[in-house]
Amino acid sequence: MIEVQEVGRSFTVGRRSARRTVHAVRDLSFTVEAGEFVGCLGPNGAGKSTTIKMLTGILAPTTGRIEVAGLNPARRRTALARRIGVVFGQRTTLWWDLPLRDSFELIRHLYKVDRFVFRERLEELSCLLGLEPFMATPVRQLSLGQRMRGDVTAALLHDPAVLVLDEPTIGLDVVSKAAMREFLSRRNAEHGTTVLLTTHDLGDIERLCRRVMLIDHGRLTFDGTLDDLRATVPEEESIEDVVARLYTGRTAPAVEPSP
Ligand SMILES: Nc1ncnc2c1ncn2[C@@H]1O[C@H](COP(=O)(O)OP(=O)(O)OP(=O)(O)O)[C@@H](O)[C@H]1O
Repeated sequence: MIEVQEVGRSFTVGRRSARRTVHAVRDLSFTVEAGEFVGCLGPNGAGKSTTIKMLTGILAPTTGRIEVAGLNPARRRTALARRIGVVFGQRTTLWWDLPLRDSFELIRHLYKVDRFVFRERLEELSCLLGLEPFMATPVRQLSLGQRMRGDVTAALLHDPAVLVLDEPTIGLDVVSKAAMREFLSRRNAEHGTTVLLTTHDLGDIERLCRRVMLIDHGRLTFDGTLDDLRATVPEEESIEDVVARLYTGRTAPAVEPSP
């Protein structure tokens, strides 16, 4: 469902003599099969969001090849939008001044979802995510947790085969976090939706993902099951220690002067 082959993405930053190249993602390769639930963990600046942006066609890779749901994301972004749903936890895709219901109605038009099918889907999603009391509320008046549930609903209204989530539990309280995890887990199990998420929360990985990818300095440093990861840990250490080391043993991102 997702194929990433030797992908790199760099950015040129700074002016003139101070110009340099930031290698946000380097030589990244992985495959995600249909129906998998994969979590991607890594410290700030590791390259997770850049990867998500390439998977969704927002950014084109500098090197390598990406295919998502059979399409090259950067070249077929519009076609891909029909097959994937995307949530950026830190930024809403909803219309700030519109009531939730109107935002969803606009999405129905954008994706040309049949009116009857749309009504059924929205009813199911809003019930599962507890959105009914907020349907008439403008997005700007929603709490973070309510807004996040709205964003997840918006990403699923066209019933995509793949769901890509960049930090979907960021800032949520324990109850909202648990509800979001329960929802995503059921979505994956009952609809077979392929899910790839990024997170800083090991709890997301433990409760949701059969497979975890660790990213650091733009490279994949581990790809396997949580049990595989545990097996790499010395007995006296916990998996939290390993992740903490990944997060604390950081140096600056890979940077080199531009030619
Ligand atoms: N548009 C850009 N221009 C220049 N540098 C960028 C750009 N986008 C990302 N970077 C750099 O690429 C590196 C990876 O950033 P990215 O946002 O992918 O990390 P991340 O793992 O998502 O981090 P976080 O957990 O903080 O969201 C960082 O060093 C960042 O500064």
